[in-house]
Amino acid sequence: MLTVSNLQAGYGQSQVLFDVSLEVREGELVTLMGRNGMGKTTTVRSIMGLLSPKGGRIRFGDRDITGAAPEKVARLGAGLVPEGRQVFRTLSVRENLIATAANRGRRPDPWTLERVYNLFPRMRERADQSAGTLSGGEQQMLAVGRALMTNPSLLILDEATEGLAPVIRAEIWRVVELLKAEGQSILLIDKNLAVLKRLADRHYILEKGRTVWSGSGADLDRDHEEVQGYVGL
Ligand SMILES: Nc1ncnc2c1ncn2[C@@H]1O[C@H](COP(=O)(O)OP(=O)(O)OP(=O)(O)O)[C@@H](O)[C@H]1O
Repeated sequence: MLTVSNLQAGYGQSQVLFDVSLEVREGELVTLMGRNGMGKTTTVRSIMGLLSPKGGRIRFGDRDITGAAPEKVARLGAGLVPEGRQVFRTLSVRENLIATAANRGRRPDPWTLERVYNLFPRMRERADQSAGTLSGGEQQMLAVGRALMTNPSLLILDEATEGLAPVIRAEIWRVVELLKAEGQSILLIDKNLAVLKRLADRHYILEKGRTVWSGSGADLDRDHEEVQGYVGL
């Protein structure tokens, strides 16, 4: 459903991505790993249309979305949980969830407030509270709920559990696992190799703006030393 081929991108004169290729097939959970600054967020920004690629191709569904506007990419069904959450701090939890629902894609079982509240009961409890007063973990739950409200065919999570307390991390992993079981296609950026190995179908590793490794969980075990070198854990 998503195919990134030989992507090149950067900021002004500075090139960050030189040769990134990856694929997410229908219903798959795929990870993108690599140390800080290797280009993971830049790859996600390019996919979402927030950054215009300098080269390569991005296909989503049956469309070429290389250089497409962010609204178009969202409308076609890509939902992003951005690094740093970026919730609307002065809006309530409910308003945050409703705000993105305007950009809804189509699916047979559309997301509703009720479904999001069932997924994250804490969001129901805090429905009228302004998002800026939520804890970091709660903001991450809200950011996931907000992305789901767009009915994404592909959900992209950038730094899914970065900086969160262990109990909140576990909550996010529980939800990711549940979404995957429901057939949701997911592209996930995170550093928690042990959990990712258990949950994900396939993995990609970026090093200095290039895809340098890809494979399954079993391949991760086989190439343990090489992978450790790339992800630096
Ligand atoms: N807006 C920007 N302007 C200029 N350079 C940028 C900008 N955003 C990121 N970069 C640079 O691009 C490179 C890749 O950053 P990117 O955020 O894609 O990495 P990352 O793999 O997601 O790492 P992290 O986990 O730290 O977010 C870094 O060297 C970074 O300094």
